[in-house]
Amino acid sequence: MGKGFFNVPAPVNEPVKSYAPGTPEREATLAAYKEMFNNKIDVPLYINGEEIRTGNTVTMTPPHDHQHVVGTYHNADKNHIDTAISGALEARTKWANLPWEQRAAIFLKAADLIAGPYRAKINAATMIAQSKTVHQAEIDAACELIDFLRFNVKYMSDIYKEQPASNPGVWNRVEHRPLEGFIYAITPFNFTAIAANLPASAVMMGNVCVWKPSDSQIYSAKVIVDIFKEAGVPDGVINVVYGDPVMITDTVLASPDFAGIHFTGSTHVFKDIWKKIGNNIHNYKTYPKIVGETGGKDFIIAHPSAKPQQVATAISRGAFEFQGQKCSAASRVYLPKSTAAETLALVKKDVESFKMGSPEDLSNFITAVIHEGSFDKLASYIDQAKKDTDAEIFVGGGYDKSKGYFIEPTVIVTTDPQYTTMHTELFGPVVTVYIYEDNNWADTLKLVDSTSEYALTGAVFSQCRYALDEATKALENCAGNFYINDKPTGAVVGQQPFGGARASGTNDKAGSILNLLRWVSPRLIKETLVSPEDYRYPFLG
Ligand SMILES: NC(=O)c1ccc[n+]([C@@H]2O[C@H](COP(=O)([O-])OP(=O)(O)OC[C@H]3O[C@@H](n4cnc5c(N)ncnc54)[C@H](O)[C@@H]3O)[C@@H](O)[C@H]2O)c1
Ligand SMILES: N[C@@H](CCC=O)C(=O)O
Repeated sequence: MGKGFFNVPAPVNEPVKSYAPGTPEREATLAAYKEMFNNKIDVPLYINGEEIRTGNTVTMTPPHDHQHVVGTYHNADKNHIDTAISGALEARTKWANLPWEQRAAIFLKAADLIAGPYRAKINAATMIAQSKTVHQAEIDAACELIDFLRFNVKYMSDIYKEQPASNPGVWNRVEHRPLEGFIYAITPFNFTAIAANLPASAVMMGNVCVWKPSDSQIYSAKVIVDIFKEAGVPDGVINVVYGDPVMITDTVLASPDFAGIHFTGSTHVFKDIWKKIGNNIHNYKTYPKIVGETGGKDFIIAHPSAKPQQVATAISRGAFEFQGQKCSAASRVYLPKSTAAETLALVKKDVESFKMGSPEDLSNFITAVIHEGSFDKLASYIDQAKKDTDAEIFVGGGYDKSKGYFIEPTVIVTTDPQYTTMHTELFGPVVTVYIYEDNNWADTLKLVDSTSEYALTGAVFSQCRYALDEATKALENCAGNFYINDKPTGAVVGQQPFGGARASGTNDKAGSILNLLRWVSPRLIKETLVSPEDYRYPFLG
């Protein structure tokens, strides 16, 4: 602590820029896109402030143009991971002892760098690496990331301010120490903001970190590294490694100083990691904190009173923005028989109006899915639906990977509420609809609750308040983020803290005080001002 109790700037959500024709942000981002797309970069490991080039390189290609190389990155071997761990531990003493307001200033500066000089670059990198449209890049790589950083600084100061009461003669105080050891951050491909936030939130609280980004996001992760460096994150505080995820994870989890994991990705990977941590539990100096946000099978259920146009818009945006590659994306829908035909016709009209192609053409609403593995998986589910008698492709169903990994937005209608795509996370632009009898509303709510192992997001549409109340109660445990008359995507930091339970994660709500509390270990200090000198109670005298 410096010589004062400091108030941090009150955070306000970063306004989303329009990118309309003629706006400076449109020109800047397109210029950055062109420049970056046509010049290759070479991304090293960042260990203890050093750039390490192992020579074991992998090429990076945009999903929408997979033969076009935009750069290479260097894979680590086990020795690099050991060095990253020791680098983090060496950096820990100074970083953990830096006054919190100095750490806050670094991340506030990072937010301002993204809002200003790096905005076009981080958005363009996200368009290239993850094939996001400019709007999807803006709400993620610029706005959500800026919000994570600014709001987390506020939550950090709220945590430090929270202090216990003290009786006369005593002064109780709490220190929120960083964890003893280092944090391991493993991040997914789909949000540049999540990739930055998982290491940053732990580090902001005084921890040091080994960060392993997704192979498919390294290109935009490089911009995050540049921003953190320019903002003043010291050497060794965040060490960035890529390579075989199993080797990296096994090496990290074998360290006695492993103190916590901040994971976002698929459910099966997180469960495996949890098991490995359990198997190693006798080796650790402290019980590791395990924080993981994982998969979803997010629903929309419409009551017979819902307005078809509103439900259709929620499906079109909630299922297909960013090709359905949001953990929150609507992927199973329950429509009442009385309005299903009207709703589906409106969705079809929307889908048929979507333009698909490169994100560089800003009129495209749909771009490519992340990689060939995802493309092939999605194509196989679509092909199976074409064969199955209890499913029908209502719209879409085409795919083409000749230039990029393009999957047409696809709506499957099934007569079986347990059909495979009603409960399996596909993570792509495929949504499955089940039509229920209007008088089966209560049973359909039970179906929504019991069909999937996940509990991430969900939405109910109704104009009837009793139905909304019934759904809110019946679906209490099947979504960590529950939306009424809105699509189930698009959570905003500070407004809709995000996370789910059941197989969707530990629900530690990214971008909230609850998440930051996982990265500290409180120490209570009781100081007695004048110590007693007689063991007897007053009434024993
Ligand atoms: N709940 C949320 O907040 C949230 C947010 C974003 C994404 N997600 C989920 O993430 C998934 C999509 O992201 P993805 O495709 O990058 O996920 P993924 O599980 O394939 O990869 C996530 C990270 O884990 C690493 N990894 C993969 N296999 C590993 C292993 N065996 N051991 C250790 N690490 C391993 C990857 O390299 C990557 O860094 C979806 O399931 C989605 O629902 C959840
Ligand atoms: N925060 C995002 C989801 C993040 C996961 O992919 C949303 O609410 O749509």
